[in-house]
Amino acid sequence: MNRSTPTAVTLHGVSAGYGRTAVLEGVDAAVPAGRATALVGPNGSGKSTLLGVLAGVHAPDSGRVERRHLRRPALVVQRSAVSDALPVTVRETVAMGRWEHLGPWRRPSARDRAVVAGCMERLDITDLADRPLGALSGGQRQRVLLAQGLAQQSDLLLLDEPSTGLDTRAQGAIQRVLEEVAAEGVTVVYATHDPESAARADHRLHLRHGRITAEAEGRSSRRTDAAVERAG
Ligand SMILES: Nc1ncnc2c1ncn2[C@@H]1O[C@H](COP(=O)(O)OP(=O)(O)OP(=O)(O)O)[C@@H](O)[C@H]1O
Repeated sequence: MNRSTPTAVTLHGVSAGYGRTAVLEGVDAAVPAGRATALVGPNGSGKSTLLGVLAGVHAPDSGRVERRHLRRPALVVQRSAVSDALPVTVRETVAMGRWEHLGPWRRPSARDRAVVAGCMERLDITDLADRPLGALSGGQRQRVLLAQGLAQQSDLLLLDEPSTGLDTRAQGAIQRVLEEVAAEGVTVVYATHDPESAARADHRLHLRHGRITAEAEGRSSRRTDAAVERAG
């Protein structure tokens, strides 16, 4: 990463896993502030685990996480991680993004309602507001989860494979929103298996067997990828 770019999160020798299963091993990485970073790597390489560490929901076993973002991170999980049986509507799901902002009576204010409405509008799901989440298609559900993440109004937005399994149009719509949000100054990090989506990020971190094997800056720059390929 360009040394003059401010970072939102820097990982120093971070190792993390699940009990005795080591996943991330000595990861050094810097996430540029106000940019879109793609996490790429094969299944099981540790992308979701890294997102969990960045989100602060997965404690490292060793190493240090240096944070420069100001608000609690918003983590948008894979839609397969959300049960079909949850008895909630689209509006209620998006409104969960406001929980942290609610006052002592836990009642949404006019502002909370306006943020929820604005996020639904932005993801073009206003007409689905009263539908049960479990009755939506994969693409619709993904837009709801992204709207929930945006409703948190965090300055660090983390997403686990936000467009996997969606058609090209739905993928493009989600990608556009992520790029807009980054252009507004939010630090965006998303795991992806889609080379095109990765190429559109401002910055890419390549993971393999729990280690960063390459780092690239700029949109779609194979040359830069090769230039900074790390040993091992
Ligand atoms: N809750 C868990 N308990 C034990 N092992 C886990 C757990 N979650 C993930 N793992 C293991 O950690 C490793 C990394 O998983 P992770 O989900 O971080 O990879 P990933 O790169 O996001 O994979 P994918 O592309 O398939 O989503 C895998 O070997 C996985 O089996």
